[in-house]
Amino acid sequence: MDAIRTVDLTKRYGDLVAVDKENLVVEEGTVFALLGVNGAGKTTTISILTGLTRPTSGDAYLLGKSILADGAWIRERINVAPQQTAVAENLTVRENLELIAGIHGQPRRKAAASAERVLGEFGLAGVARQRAKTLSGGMQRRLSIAMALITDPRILFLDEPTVGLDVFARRELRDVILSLKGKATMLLTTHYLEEVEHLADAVAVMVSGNVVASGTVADLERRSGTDTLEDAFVKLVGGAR
Ligand SMILES: Nc1ncnc2c1ncn2[C@@H]1O[C@H](COP(=O)(O)OP(=O)(O)OP(=O)(O)O)[C@@H](O)[C@H]1O
Repeated sequence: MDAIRTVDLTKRYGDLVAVDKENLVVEEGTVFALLGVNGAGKTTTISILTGLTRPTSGDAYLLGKSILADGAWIRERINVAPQQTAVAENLTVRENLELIAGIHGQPRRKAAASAERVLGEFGLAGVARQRAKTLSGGMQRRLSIAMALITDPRILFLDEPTVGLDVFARRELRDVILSLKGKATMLLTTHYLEEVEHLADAVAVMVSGNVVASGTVADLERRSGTDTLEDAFVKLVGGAR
């Protein structure tokens, strides 16, 4: 089954078309990267798919259900790690995890057990009692993703997960994402193309709200007659702007 399918998905803000008749297919269990220069429509796409923004027209199907008709069903099965880390700075790592599990309706004991599991899975056990504000940027981002995964979502949206991180923290996070491959479907946005080459099973390139190309990295390179994703990206985006 497709994890995500958008059908002529469109979002207008007045005269501006932020997302223009978008048709994407993301297969279940894969990592899909949405690429494009600033303002291309990536965040708007995520915010429609996660139910924060209503499309102007078109529809999208997550796990086979329509975002227009079955929003509540979908929201129970997805989660998002936003561009800005969403941690509560004065709470400890463990408290942040328990808080989010509680917000998602888990009773106290279940929330504690979920927090324990995620602490282990994400290598956060050693800092469980530390306040979030004392963590490095990379560890805070990792906590933010752990919080998004505490409900075992079937689809996880990651909006620029590695922005602002140093090369070591980026690598660490890349490994976290790779370790989740197969367990959850992940749709991520990023401007780091070498990351995409490492992580993504498939990509789509957006220009001014339009998907100008999609497929595997190798497909895009072949189609644009280039050897690297960066050259393919420049050619695809440059030609369409
Ligand atoms: N609430 C809004 N009201 C008006 N215009 C908006 C709104 N949200 C987004 N836009 C516009 O829609 C377009 C797409 O924005 P979006 O944030 O989706 O791009 P993006 O590809 O995520 O960019 P970035 O890489 O900078 O995050 C931009 O021109 C943006 O200014």
